[in-house]
Amino acid sequence: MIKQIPDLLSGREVKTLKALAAKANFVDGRISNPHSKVKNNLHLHDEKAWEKSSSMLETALMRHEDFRNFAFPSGITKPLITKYDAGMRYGLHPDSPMMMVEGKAFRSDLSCTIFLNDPDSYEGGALRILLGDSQMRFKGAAGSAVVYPSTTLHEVEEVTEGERLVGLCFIQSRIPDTAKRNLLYELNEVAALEGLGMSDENYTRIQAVQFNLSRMWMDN
Ligand SMILES: O=C(O)CCC(=O)C(=O)O
Ligand SMILES: [Fe+2]
Repeated sequence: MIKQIPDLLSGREVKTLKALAAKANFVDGRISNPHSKVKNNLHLHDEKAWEKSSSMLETALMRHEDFRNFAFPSGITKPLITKYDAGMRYGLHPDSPMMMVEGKAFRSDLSCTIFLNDPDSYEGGALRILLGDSQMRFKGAAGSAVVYPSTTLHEVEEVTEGERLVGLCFIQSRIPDTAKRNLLYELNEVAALEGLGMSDENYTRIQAVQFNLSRMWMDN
């Protein structure tokens, strides 16, 4: 399951993040993945701008109820502003399963792209996610995000004009298994939507199922 969050950032936050990026230094994105044959983008490389932008992006994700309900996050990598100029792309790849975050191993269960510039301001640059032999393509409005399983094969199509600016991060979920995570998300959503209309007895029984599946499936 893939989750789109249309209203992750306010217009003001988008403006601040774009202004930070406009003044900051960027380097070849292969810095974090030197052996990649398909990666061709630019990573923000500016300590101060990274501190400020990552904290804004992480705060925006963690305050958003849809994100928390969908991802069951136990941790997020420090979001990184990434830029694709004309001619750049990130060819088809799976995301690395393990990352080091502050000296600790971190498992990537979900990946997240936060769109920072207006989709009409650049040509190409859609995020394409393969689902078996079909696909989904995303080129979201500024301030929106898409969260998808890190297990998928995905790519960023070539930007042919303009600049694609995004925030990227990976999420470790308390429910590593995608199928279980999606089932509990669905159950919790339906219980939240329909619970008020249920008899007290049935609501209590549904709650027991929600809580006990959480106990069974969640890591700390
Ligand atoms: O730029 C994006 O939307 C996705 C980048 C990506 O797939 C990655 O950093 O692993
Ligand atoms: Fe990726």
